[in-house]
Amino acid sequence: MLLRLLRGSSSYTSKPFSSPLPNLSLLPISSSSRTKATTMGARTLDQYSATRRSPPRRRRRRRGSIASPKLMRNSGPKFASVEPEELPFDICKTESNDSLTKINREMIKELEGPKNSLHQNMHLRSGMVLLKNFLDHHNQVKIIQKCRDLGIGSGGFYRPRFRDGAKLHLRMMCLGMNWDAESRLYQDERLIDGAKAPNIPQEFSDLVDKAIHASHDFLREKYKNINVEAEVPKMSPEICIVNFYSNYGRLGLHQDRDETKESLHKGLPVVSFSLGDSAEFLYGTNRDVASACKVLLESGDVLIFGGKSRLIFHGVSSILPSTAPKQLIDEASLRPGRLNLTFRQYSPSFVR
Ligand SMILES: O=C(O)CCC(=O)C(=O)O
Ligand SMILES: [Fe+2]
Repeated sequence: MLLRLLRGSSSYTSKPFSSPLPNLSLLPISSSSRTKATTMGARTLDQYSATRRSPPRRRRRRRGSIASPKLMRNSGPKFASVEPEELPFDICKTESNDSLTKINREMIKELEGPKNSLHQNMHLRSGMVLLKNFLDHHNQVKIIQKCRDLGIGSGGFYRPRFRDGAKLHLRMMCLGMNWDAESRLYQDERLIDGAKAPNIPQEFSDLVDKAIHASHDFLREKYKNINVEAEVPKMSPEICIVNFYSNYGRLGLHQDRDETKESLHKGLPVVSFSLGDSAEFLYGTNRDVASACKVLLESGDVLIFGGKSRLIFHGVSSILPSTAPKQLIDEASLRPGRLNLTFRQYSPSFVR
């Protein structure tokens, strides 16, 4: 109910970043683009971490250390118990109230009228570019189907939780490497069941490449003498965290800072794909929801944050039900909710 009230009153586009390049800077966020999302109530990752028990004594590599990936192997992990009814989690399972969802979606589309087909890419701030509708329908269907297949297999979707018992409000699966929400470590085998992360499909990595090039083209077009590689460095994905949010899903403000120090220092970007229902995405220079900027991420959008924005605080305050493109749901049978993939490069030495 609270979330609904929040949605009703907000405008979804933060002020796009438009300063001349030499003045590009991370700080501060203009007050005109502030959101009033103070009632979000989502706990942040760090708030969760603050209450969790200390990690097991077994030595593991922290995200951010520079040890060789070979050292990551766990010897004899203890597996936490899993709620059996949650596994496997099928993101394409149709639900019993599916017809109601379809009616909702159709009503919303009618109220909205024809969609503006212009691609309004945005330079949100230094290092942060939003490519609107970058993933076409065909690619979106392929990504959903691939995530669905991987998600029901070994290493597939599960509901991450912290040691104090608090669960994240989403389902997660990792590709390339496993990231553990409890310890914030990258590991070969995940704690919950010892599964290895499936590989990142080549088609996904190719799309990440294309998105980075598209962000460069967009920036070159917008600014004359811009050094696009400094603004948004190139990146070869080693890790993909796939999140599925139901209509009630959310993610508190946090930084993605568990990759190596070198990767963070070089500003190697996080590249984020959004599919399905739209999300209200918050970002800002600190963990303060009240002063965060807000932007709407719709199905097919690709958000890139690297360079000076690599350590931006970000999170998802709400999912907007029944906003996914009808054709996508019809063809891919995605459950009500949103699929998000964030790609990162663990270490700059990685070559694909
Ligand atoms: O769902 C999103 O848009 C953001 C996901 C995210 O920040 C993460 O997985 O670290
Ligand atoms: Fe993140």
